Amino acid sequence: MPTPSHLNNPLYFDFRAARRVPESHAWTGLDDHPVVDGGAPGSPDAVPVVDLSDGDLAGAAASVASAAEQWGAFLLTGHGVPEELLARVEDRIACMFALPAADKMRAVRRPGDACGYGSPPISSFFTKCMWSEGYTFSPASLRGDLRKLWPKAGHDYASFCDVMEEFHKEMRVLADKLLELFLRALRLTHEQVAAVEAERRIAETMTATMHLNCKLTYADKGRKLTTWRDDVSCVCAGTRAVGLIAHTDSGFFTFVLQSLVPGLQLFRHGPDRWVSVPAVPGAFVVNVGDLFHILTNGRFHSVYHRAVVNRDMDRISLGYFLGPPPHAKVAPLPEAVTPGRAPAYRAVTWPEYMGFRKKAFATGGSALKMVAAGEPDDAGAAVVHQSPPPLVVSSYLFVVLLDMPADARRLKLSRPGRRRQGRGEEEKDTLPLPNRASLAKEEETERLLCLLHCMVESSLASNKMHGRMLSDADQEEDDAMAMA
Ligand SMILES: C=C1C[C@]23C[C@@]1(O)CC[C@H]2[C@@]12CCC[C@@](C)(C(=O)O1)[C@H]2[C@@H]3C(=O)O
Ligand SMILES: O=C(O)CCC(=O)C(=O)O
Ligand SMILES: [Fe+2]
Repeated sequence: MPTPSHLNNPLYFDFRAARRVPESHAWTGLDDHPVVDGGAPGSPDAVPVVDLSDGDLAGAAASVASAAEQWGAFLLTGHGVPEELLARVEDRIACMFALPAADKMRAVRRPGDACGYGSPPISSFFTKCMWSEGYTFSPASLRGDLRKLWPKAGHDYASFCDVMEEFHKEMRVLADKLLELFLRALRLTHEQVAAVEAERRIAETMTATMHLNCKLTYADKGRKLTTWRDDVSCVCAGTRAVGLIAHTDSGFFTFVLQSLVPGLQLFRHGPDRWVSVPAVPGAFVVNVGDLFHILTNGRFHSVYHRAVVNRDMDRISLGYFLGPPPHAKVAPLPEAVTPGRAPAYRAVTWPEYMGFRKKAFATGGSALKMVAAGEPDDAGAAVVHQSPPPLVVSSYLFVVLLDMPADARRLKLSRPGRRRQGRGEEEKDTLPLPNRASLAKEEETERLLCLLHCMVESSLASNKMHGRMLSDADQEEDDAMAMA
């Protein structure tokens, strides 16, 4: 009987089966700062609430301004998205994550892809793994993408797609409403808001991406996923596992839907602490992202946040990310720049900003600082070299030498699932590598960068899991095979 391929796949981790947190998932430093309750009304740690139910736009804009300036996040209530729809969304997410591992692995996010199943995209920047599984998709291409999870379509596929489309429709309306509130919160006049929109068409071109998270408890196996309607009291886990490590969202703004199981924590300075966001039924948490920080010239600041694993309850959450289309340059709005002050940031596209963020994760620096006005242009993002430098890229699994003989100069990418197969059955994709002459051409250089990116990502993922799954002998065998 062949071993199911997902069990050998270094990208798959069976959270349900884990009896303890393995070293591969054990982080240090998670308790660097105290965790305080953000749900006690009136306390200075109470997460601000913006309520849209009374239709008072001026009042709501004032609340948005103070929350976005001081916290970079707030709870949004009275937003008009029916609670009954949110309950169905959570129910469908739970159903999706409950699919057999092999089904989820069919939809795995490949290196370089934006969408698919797997650990959170930022995982590739860390040597430790996060205690969560995720699924990213673009609501615009939902039905096609989701056939990877449900190849035979069927009831669960249809209901997932129907519910997510209904949700997306509501969210687009809400996103436009919130964008207008944000612009008003910058204290722009009606005319200025209209001018910003006419000129920059932010609302019209804004794109949405959805990322679903599932963080299973490891203390108590076999529980059903808890939906947010269940009446639960919970304890936030202070463990060595983390659901989503501290980060800022990179886009304009994010709506987070967390179930009745809290876990989202916002970082606050003075004194430094993590504030637990209370789980408020039917509310969204709105996070300001880095590109909005830039757009508003730092007046609204992006919020550093993380999601912890709950010791007692499984937890699902959803992030609805809004940002510019990939080609659009984002720069401080002139209307947001205080007279007499220069714009604090240079213009960047979202993909360019992701390049800076990648470098920031690698160096421990700040991506926002890298795009600060006055920083040298080459401070961060991936640079396409015009003349090729001598290149030796080595990682755990791959070594690429540009000066290898032509016939040997092919990169072998192993496919998941090969380890238990006979040698003769190994599945390998072979990609020709550029040579020094072809590197002179710009598109070849770009192709190489893309390849390197793929290699580094897949080798990072493998390395992390290999630490847990493979013996040294296995590792040596792997190395030998990768080099062969
Ligand atoms: C639109 C996006 C924002 C996101 C990267 C992505 O392309 C899709 C997933 C998003 C997410 C969700 C979990 C946290 C996060 C940092 C990550 O790793 O993937 C965010 C990304 C982001 O805000 O940059
Ligand atoms: O799980 C959560 O509550 C947080 C999710 C989050 O930060 C994200 O998806 O970017
Ligand atoms: Fe986030």
